[in-house]
Amino acid sequence: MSSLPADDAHTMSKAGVSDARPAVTPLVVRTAALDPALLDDGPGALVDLLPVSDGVAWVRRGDGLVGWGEALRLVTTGPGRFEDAARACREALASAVVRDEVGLPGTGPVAFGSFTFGDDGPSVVVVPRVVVGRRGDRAWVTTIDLAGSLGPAPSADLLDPAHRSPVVSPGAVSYAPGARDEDAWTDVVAQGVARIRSGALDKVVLARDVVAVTENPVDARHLLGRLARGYPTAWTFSVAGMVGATPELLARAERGLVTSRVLAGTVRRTGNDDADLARAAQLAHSSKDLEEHEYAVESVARALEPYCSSTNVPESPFVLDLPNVLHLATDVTAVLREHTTSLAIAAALHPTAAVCGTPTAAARDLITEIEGMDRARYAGPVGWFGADGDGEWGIALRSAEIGGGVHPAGPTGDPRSVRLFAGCGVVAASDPAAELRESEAKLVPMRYALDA
Ligand SMILES: C=C(O[C@@H]1C=C(C(=O)O)C=C[C@H]1O)C(=O)O
Repeated sequence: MSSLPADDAHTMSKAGVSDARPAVTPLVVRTAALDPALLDDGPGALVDLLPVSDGVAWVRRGDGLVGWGEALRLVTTGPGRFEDAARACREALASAVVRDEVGLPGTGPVAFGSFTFGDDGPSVVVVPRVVVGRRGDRAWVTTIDLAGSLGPAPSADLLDPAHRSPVVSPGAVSYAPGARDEDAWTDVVAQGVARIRSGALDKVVLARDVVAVTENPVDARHLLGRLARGYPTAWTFSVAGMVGATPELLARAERGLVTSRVLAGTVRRTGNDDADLARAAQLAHSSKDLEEHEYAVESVARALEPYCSSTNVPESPFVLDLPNVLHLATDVTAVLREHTTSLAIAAALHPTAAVCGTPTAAARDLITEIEGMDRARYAGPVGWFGADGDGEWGIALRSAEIGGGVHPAGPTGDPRSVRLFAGCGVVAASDPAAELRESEAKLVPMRYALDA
C-alpha cells in the first residue's frame, strides 16, 4: 500500500491492505439537533450551506446531507473496491467515540462514496468533518474530529455565512467531443445493434462523453445549486469531483428494508405539455422501451434475491417525469433476510442492466470492446452510508467529473475541464440516430448546471 501524506486527515490508499502505520486516534463524533428554521425551505437549502467548493452532497427536495472537510479519505481500486472501502470504514468507525442526540438515518458518522463503473481506476470514500442533514422537519449538524476527546456539542455557528467563500460561476463554457465525436459514437451504437441482432446478447448500454472547458475554475457549488433547484426530484450529489443529479436510486437500505428505483426506456421532453403527455403514453406502450426496461428490472430483482426474503416488483412500470426526459420507472422493494450494509447491496446490484446490459458479462465485454471511453466513476454507485451500514446509493448518471479525476491526495487535474457523460440502452430495435438524440437529452442537466 502506498502511504500518502496524511496531513491532519486519515488518508489511505488501497484500503484494507494493512501496513505498519500506527493505530490512528479514534474519531470523535457529535450530532446535535439544529433548528430547521435555520434552513430555508427550498430544494437548494442544504447545498447553499457548503462553505467550500469541494464539499460532499446527497440531496433531494431539500432533504439529505451535505458535508465538508475530511476526517478520512480512502481510495480503493479493483474488483475488491467496495469491500476494501467498507472494511476500512468499519474499522475507523468501530473505534469512534459517538454522541448522537438525534438518532435518525444520516446522523452520527457518515461516509460518502463514489465508485468506478469498472474495476480499474480510483474509487473514493470521504468521511467529512462537518455534516449538516435534514429529513422533513428534523435537522442536525454532526462534527467528526480527530481530537481524541469529546468537545462541546456542534452549534449553528458552523452555518454562519461569514465562513463561506463566495460561489464562483464557471463563466463562458465551450464544448468539444470526448473520446468519440457524434458520428463515431453513432457508429458504435450501430455496431451494438448489429451484435444484438446477431444473437450475441440482448441489451447493451453505450455511453459517450463531452468535454467542457470553462473560463473560471469550476466551483462544484455552482453546479449543485442549479441541479438541486432545476432537478429537485433527482438526487443531487457531489463526491470528490464527481457531480450530478441522478434520477436512479440503486439501493437504499434503511432498517431492514431495501428500495431501488429502476429506470430504463426514455423519451425526450418537447416542452409542450400536450405533446409530452402523448409521448408518455407512447413510452408506456413502446415494446422496444418495455423490453429495455424489463431487462433492467430483472437484473435488480435477481441480484437482490440472495439477500432478501421477499421482493416486491410491480407488474408494470410508471412514467417518471423529469424536466428533460421521461423514463419508464419501477420501484422495487425488498426485506433483508439478515443485516447487510447498503454498500454491500449496492456492490451486489452493480452493474445493473440499466447501465451495462443483458447478459451482464457479455454486455460488459462489448462495452470494453467498442465504447472506446473510460467511464471512470460515471454509471458507478454514488451515495453515503452511516455507522450501522444503512444508507443510500444512486447510479452516477446525469453527471460530470470535474478536473479529470481523482488522485489519492485530492484533485490534480485542470479545474477548468469537466467531462460530461451520457449513455443509452440499446436493444435490437434501437435506431443509432435516435440514441444520439437521447444521449443529448441526458446531457441537458449538466449543461444546464454549467450555465453561468
Ligand atoms: C445510461 C444512462 O441512463 C440510463 C439509461 C436509460 C435508457 O437507456 O433509457 C434510462 C435511464 C438510465 O437507466 C445515462 O443517463 O447516462
